[in-house]
Amino acid sequence: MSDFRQRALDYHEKPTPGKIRVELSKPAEGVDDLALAYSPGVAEPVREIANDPDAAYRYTAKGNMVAVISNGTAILGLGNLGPLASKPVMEGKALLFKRFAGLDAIDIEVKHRTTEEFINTVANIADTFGGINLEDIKAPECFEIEQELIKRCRIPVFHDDQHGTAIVTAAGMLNALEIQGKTIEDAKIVCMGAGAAAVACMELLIKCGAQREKIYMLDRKGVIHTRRDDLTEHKALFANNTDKRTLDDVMDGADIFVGVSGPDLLPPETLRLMADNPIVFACSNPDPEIKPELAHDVRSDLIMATGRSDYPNQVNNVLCFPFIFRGALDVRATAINDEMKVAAVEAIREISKEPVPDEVLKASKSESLTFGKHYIIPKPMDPRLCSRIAKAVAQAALDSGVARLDTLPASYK
Ligand SMILES: NC(=O)C1=CN([C@@H]2O[C@H](COP(=O)(O)OP(=O)(O)OC[C@H]3O[C@@H](n4cnc5c(N)ncnc54)[C@H](OP(=O)(O)O)[C@@H]3O)[C@@H](O)[C@H]2O)C=CC1
Ligand SMILES: CC(=O)C(=O)O
Ligand SMILES: [Mg+2]
Repeated sequence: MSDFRQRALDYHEKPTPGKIRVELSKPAEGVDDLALAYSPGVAEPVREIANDPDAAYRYTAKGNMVAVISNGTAILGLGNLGPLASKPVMEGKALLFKRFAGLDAIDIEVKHRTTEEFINTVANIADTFGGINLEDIKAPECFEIEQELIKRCRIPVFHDDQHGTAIVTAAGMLNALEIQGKTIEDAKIVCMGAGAAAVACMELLIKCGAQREKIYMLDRKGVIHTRRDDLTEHKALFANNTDKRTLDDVMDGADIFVGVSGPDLLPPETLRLMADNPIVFACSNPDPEIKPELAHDVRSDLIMATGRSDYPNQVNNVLCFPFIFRGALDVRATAINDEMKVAAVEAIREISKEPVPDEVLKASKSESLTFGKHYIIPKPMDPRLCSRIAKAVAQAALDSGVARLDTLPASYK
């Protein structure tokens, strides 16, 4: 067994199995404490909440708690391995919520027969939480699941693989284009993958100025084009009126490659076909569409990003989901809308261009990080992410009318 594999297994197993646990936030030592915490004292907040459901934010942990919910149908790039196998990833997301944004998160893995059954299960438990982060649910079911839950729940429901990924991709991409001296409007874009992350990333890039007809999306059958008769509703939105059929066909002269598909799907020789100063986001986890060392070997003019922590330019939704939920929950937003997503994109972009604090350099084992080809996007351990993204998102929620509080919390001012 490789040393890294063993270390990863040991990390998850020892000294106690798993990555999260529940801790008490109130004293529970003697009889007086127990009388308040449980019977009879607990009856008082019960009565308050029965009279006014919003009192749950005052008397329970709801307002600081997110459910990370999956069915394990698209676990990272590992595929449909079922709900239980997704648990380490969901515990991992909970760890990140707590570590980076102070949010308590609990993982829930749902076994279900039909999409409707999954939706009903989540809708029926939603009131327990301040927000719901859907994770690693494959396309096309993920689209219906998210839309239906948004309709049925009064709390933010956010499919991280769609929108968290799209927000971070857009922020990194706009920065990378700036560095390469290109514009989003003129860019020829190849997107490998046509699932949850791909569709959301391309839709957000279009909102940022990309031209739909300059996007070439591929699934397992090759280029998605108008003469295909096997396209789902969401793939059809990207059907290109082209006679190009293969990855090589569309990579010829491309400015941007976004990979949200699977490991090692971009051959180094195909990279040679791209335009000068290309941008390659090989975001599949854990193994990217192309390894950075291979990519750099064939192109010295590229900007390269992956979804991983152990290479420069980590384009990963961890830069978004803890903070967008922090901002949304802090103003009790009923939803996470486009205005809040755009505010997150802008906040991430801005931070990338500012001097990096010493503590971030130390945590990322870097001597220096300056906006440029090898630093297009902040590091996840940058403490500015939480304060800046959450504030921008909370303000956007207030401005766009989805916040249930009237003002930013005092701690934001
Ligand atoms: N860095 C980050 O922050 C994130 C990275 N990702 C990564 O993106 C990938 C996809 O995730 P997600 O969108 O949630 O999953 P989905 O299951 O929704 O989509 C997967 C897509 O990849 C396509 N695909 C798989 N294998 C190939 C192949 N050999 N050639 C072409 N296309 C292929 C599938 O094609 P078809 O439709 O034909 O089945 C499908 O369209 C994963 O690797 C995941 O780790 C996802 C979210 C965040
Ligand atoms: C990062 C992530 O959410 C994924 O790869 O699925
Ligand atoms: Mg995911």
